[in-house]
Amino acid sequence: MKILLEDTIPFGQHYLDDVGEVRTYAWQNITPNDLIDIDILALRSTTKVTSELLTNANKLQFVTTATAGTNHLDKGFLDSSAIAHSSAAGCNAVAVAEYVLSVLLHAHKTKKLDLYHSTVGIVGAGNVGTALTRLLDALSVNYMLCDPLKKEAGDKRSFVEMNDIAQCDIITLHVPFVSEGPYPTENLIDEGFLDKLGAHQLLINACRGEVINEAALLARFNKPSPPVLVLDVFDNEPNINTALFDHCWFVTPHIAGHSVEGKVRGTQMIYEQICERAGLPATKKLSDFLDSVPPLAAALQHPTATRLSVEDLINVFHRVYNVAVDDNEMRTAIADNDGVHSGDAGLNVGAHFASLRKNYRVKDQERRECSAHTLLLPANTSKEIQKTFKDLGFSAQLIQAG
Ligand SMILES: NC(=O)C1=CN([C@@H]2O[C@H](COP(=O)(O)OP(=O)(O)OC[C@H]3O[C@@H](n4cnc5c(N)ncnc54)[C@H](O)[C@@H]3O)[C@@H](O)[C@H]2O)C=CC1
Ligand SMILES: O=C(O)C(=O)[C@H](O)COP(=O)(O)O
Repeated sequence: MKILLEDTIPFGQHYLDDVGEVRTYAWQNITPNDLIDIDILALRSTTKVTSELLTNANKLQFVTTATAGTNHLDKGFLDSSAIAHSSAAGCNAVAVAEYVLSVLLHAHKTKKLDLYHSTVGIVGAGNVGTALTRLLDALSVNYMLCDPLKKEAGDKRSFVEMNDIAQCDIITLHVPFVSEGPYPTENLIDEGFLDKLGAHQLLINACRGEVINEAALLARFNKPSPPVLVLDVFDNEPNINTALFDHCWFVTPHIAGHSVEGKVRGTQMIYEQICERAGLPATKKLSDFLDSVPPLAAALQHPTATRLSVEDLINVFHRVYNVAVDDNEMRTAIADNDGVHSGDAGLNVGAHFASLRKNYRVKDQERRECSAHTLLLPANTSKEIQKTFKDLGFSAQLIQAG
């Protein structure tokens, strides 16, 4: 069995080397001839699986993406060519939820909002939206969900309309990019929606750039009181419009889901799918590839309180994941390399954007999810605070002072 594997899939070769004959490729260089005699194509969202790419795919039987999003696969063409396809649904949901929580904690710290008196409007109540509700539930933060498909499918949670979402203090988007059907998400956030928002509101997009109409978004910043904006995703990646940078409070290179766990879970999922197709047992486990991390000492200021203070939470959580680090990296890398900020000199923006993503935290500051960390808490930490940390995903251990 011949497997063609995108080189951005972490541990892909280690997972698959005894499953088939593996060849890797870089998404920038793949051509239709690379697909000749290939049985399985395994990729991430950077490879666009179009009918053109598959012109010479004479043996291809299965295409799988180690990502949650699937809009880079031409599913109509794959179906009509009887090529099976799959994805790694939910692999990075927790990572994206932690990204959003980091933004919310910054918003609280800088007094843009009071987290405990705010409502988060979550658009899309799938894996990411639901992972985010778990974090918000842990902190008793209010939220509303908008997901007409889940509502129609009989999901018992309570759902609101987009008009209600437009009233929320924080609006965060977690839908797939879909251009057709009863509930398209392309340009879901359009001029009309943007005009309803004001400067007291925070708009976060960590799903797909096409969900916000970028022209309308840029135009919104020429009108009074635009919302505070956080963007992880863009139209036309990697050749993004850097004119957006100046309007973003935080801007990151499509890495919301790029925790170590989020990416390796994706590899584990496609490995299991490929083994199944090959009729082989999947013997490798996620834990074979994830190192343990040293415990994290958490010196709380208010350990005996019945509610975790936002200050104590920020001090702990931002040592685990801090979006400001990624924002700084992106602005520095792209501005240093291209002198951009105005969008006028973005000659190599695409290459730099791609490189930031490929090299994301490979050297230092590996990004692990809360679940990888054991917190060392003061011995007098209240049961309520211990529970909050546990609900956020941490393990906790009490230690005696001194
Ligand atoms: N920035 C990043 O690194 C990442 C981005 N993503 C993006 O986020 C999207 C969501 O991820 P998951 O939650 O894992 O996917 P999911 O498929 O589990 O959930 C998506 C939800 O959106 C809902 N939905 C679809 N159309 C809608 C509409 N018009 N209005 C409201 N809700 C609608 C669906 O019913 C579903 O419940 C992915 O499709 C992907 O494009 C996902 C992971 C990482
Ligand atoms: O899972 C998704 O959907 C995502 O957006 C991924 O985080 C994208 O990661 P890459 O495949 O582009 O590395």
